[in-house]
Amino acid sequence: MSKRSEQRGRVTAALDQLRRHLGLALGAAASARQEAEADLAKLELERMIVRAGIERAGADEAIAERSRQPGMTDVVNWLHTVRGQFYADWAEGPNTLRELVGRAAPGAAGDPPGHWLGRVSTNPGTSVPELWRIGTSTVDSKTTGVAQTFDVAVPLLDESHLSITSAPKTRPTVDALVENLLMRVLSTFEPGAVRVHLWDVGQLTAVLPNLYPLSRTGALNVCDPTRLQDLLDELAGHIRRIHAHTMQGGHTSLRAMRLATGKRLEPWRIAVLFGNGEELQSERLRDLRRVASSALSAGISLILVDVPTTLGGSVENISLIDERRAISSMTGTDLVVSLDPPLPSSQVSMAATRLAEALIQKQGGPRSFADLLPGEFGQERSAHELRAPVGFYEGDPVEVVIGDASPHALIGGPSGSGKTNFLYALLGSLAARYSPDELALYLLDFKEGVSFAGLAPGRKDASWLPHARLVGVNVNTDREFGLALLRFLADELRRRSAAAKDHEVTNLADLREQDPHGHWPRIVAVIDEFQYLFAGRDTVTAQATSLLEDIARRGRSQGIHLVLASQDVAGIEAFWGKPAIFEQCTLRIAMPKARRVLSETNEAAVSAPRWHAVVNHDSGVSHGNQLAHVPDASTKDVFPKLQRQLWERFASNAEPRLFDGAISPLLEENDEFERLPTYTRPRILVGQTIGVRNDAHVVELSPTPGRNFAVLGTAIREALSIMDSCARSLAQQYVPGQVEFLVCNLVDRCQPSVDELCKKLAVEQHEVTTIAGPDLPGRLTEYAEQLSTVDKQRVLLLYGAEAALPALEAKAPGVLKSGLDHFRVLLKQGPGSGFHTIGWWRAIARLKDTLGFAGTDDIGAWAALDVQGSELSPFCAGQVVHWSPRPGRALFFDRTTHASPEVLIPFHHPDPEQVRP
Ligand SMILES: Nc1ncnc2c1ncn2[C@@H]1O[C@H](COP(=O)(O)OP(=O)(O)OP(=O)(O)O)[C@@H](O)[C@H]1O
Repeated sequence: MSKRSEQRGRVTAALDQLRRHLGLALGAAASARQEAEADLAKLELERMIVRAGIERAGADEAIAERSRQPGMTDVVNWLHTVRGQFYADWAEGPNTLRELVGRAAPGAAGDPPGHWLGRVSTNPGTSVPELWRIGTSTVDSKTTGVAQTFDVAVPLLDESHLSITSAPKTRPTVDALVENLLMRVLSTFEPGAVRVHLWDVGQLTAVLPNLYPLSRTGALNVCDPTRLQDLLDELAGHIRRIHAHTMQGGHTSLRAMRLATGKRLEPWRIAVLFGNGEELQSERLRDLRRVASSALSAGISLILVDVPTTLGGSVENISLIDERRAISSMTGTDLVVSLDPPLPSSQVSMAATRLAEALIQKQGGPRSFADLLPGEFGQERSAHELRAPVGFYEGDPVEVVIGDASPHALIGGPSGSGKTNFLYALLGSLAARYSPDELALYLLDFKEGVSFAGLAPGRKDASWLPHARLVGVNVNTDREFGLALLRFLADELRRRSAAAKDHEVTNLADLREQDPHGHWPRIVAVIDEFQYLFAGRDTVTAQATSLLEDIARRGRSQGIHLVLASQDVAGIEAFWGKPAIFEQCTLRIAMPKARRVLSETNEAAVSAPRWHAVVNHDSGVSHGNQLAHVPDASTKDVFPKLQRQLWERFASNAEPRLFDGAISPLLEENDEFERLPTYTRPRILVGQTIGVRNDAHVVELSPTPGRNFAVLGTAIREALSIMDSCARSLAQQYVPGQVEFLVCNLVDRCQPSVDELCKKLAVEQHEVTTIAGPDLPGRLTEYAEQLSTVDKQRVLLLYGAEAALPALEAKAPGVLKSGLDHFRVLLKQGPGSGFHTIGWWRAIARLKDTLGFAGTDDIGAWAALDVQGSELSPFCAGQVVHWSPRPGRALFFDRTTHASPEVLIPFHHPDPEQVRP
């Protein structure tokens, strides 16, 4: 029992102890809680007082009630102490702010309007205020006893967007605020340095009317209320272009570029959007946000009025309280900003007029071709790109950039819209900036006419454009010449790729860096009316397409650029089925009324005024549009003057090759003709190649069976020309006595020409034996029989061979072989023994008769004139021959060197009727 009671006593004591402890703990918790509640009450009171403002707190019943509770006087006292301390420090605050705004908003950015309104600044934009004044703010004066007013200013250009929210009936105040800001900005810089775009969802005509005098110039653009998208597209276009430019220069923003170069390259742009408090359409909103997020680094700021949205990039806010007051994110919600009073409207409008006049005067009206040219020629480097102004918009140059992002150009416009003029403006502007070591031009015009001819030396003007390596004119029927140019470019592409590979680089800029002594200019190939290349379902079209695709795709990295010009629709239709080329032409230039050059929905060319062009580096999408007035580059002596200056400056550059499809070339001027004496094996020149070089088509008269040459067709002049150049080129390679020319002419009309040739050969002291028609069978028999004992080269020049056929076929009684049989022997075996025939057959059937069954191999090479392609296939290893005869051209085929025939141009030959013995 006692044990039990002892146990109970111990338990009770323990429980008492526990209770005591618990009691203590609970007591402590209660007092802690009381303390916490008191603190909370103090903090709540503090918050109420702060919210209401310390002065106004006394008047607030709820605050007064709380303040009277025990311990709460501390709060009020403490707040008064803090405030006192703050104001002791802050006493200097307004002064500091005033100084700061004074420094950050100098001149028109912060001074009273009387100091600047109506004056035209000369600041080119190299020093830029950071802040722009909008009003003042006043700190309560009760505490300090002094009126504590300071200036309030907001950041804008390069720094921040601005979002303004109106209150009921404050639209005039908002207008005044915006007008004030814009006038400060416009008056800070030289005219033209700032462009303002105004858009108001509700109205077209009455947006900031005082600024309207500026709308005569590019400084102010008022946008149609329904066309916000156009404005956003335009801004997006500027942003892309400016970013591309600044990044290329290694700068992160236009501002950074300006600081680095000390030059302002672009105007600032401010777009003011007046909304109505309602959300924009989601698409617009998305575009607006996109623009806002990258605009500042392109020098573009937005001022949004009642456009509810959150913008990317830095944004300051101003919210109006009433007609004079606002709060702003610059000053915080506690300080009220007294907005500056509106500028007197008559003074604003006068100032705007003055700025507009100064701008117009500065722009000097329409610019001329000379304004496209730099002060000093040839100073730019083309390692990364080619960049040159081609025109002006509102006095500012509009540039064309040919480089990585826009490697090839497509130019379109109806006839007479100024395409050719544009090309001249472009060529002049480029040639004046880049030396011939930096830029090489290949110019081809398929139009009839001579539009590029002046760039090569001519009769009237001996100068040439030193950058031009090739000028092709009147090539409308010689599509093969276009093909030759493309082949040349493709070869050059391969050469450059190989060099790049050797130097382990992938583009021109790096190649030039690795190979500083190499000659790697950027190549620009201009093809006017390029659609001719694709005219016809033939091999020329097929080859041109695949070559163009290759050049268009790979030319970008190797510095080979195409500029394709055409009348719009024809040119674009030429691209049907060839999207690869079209898509690579990211630079589009649309002359007024051009169709389909820009993207489907882009109407800019429709409304472009005369002598303007829409320059678009974004494949024709609207946001890439840049309208430019193109100066007159076609008036007499405008371009030639520049050409002469450049020619004098870079005179050492070789003259370009001129290919003029309307002129017959001269044998004596052919480069191959000059090289002839250096060859050991005899070769005949049959005509000029349609190629990039001034070369000739050549047939080597090797000592193998069948190495003879036939001219086919009835075109006398061309036939005589080919016979002539064959004979004269051979004569050039032999010393007198080495060769005997056997001349037999069976065409009466040709006699004077043949005599003339014989005279020329004789003058060169070559042995010339003329054979009269009736003697031919006999003489051929003699030569055939003497073949094994031949002591010198013999060349038979046979004119009108078909006429000899009856006589050759005739057999003398008792004789086994006819003259024809001997002739066939000569054709087959003669070449092996130094006897070659160069014959002209006017009828192809007669040639077949001459050769007999299976004898076509004995004509090793031929040139066909007015003969249809279908007749030629037996002489062309049976392949289908496409040839529509055309004057002044022949189709040429050499079995030993050709896979398929090629077109040749017979050298100049006088009209046989004009040749007098
Ligand atoms: N910017 C310009 N300023 C003044 N005159 C111009 C301008 N552009 C072109 N011209 C004139 O307009 C005429 C036609 O221009 P151009 O030859 O360049 O047009 P085009 O589009 O090439 O026409 P086409 O395809 O028929 O040759 C020329 O006489 C030229 O002098």
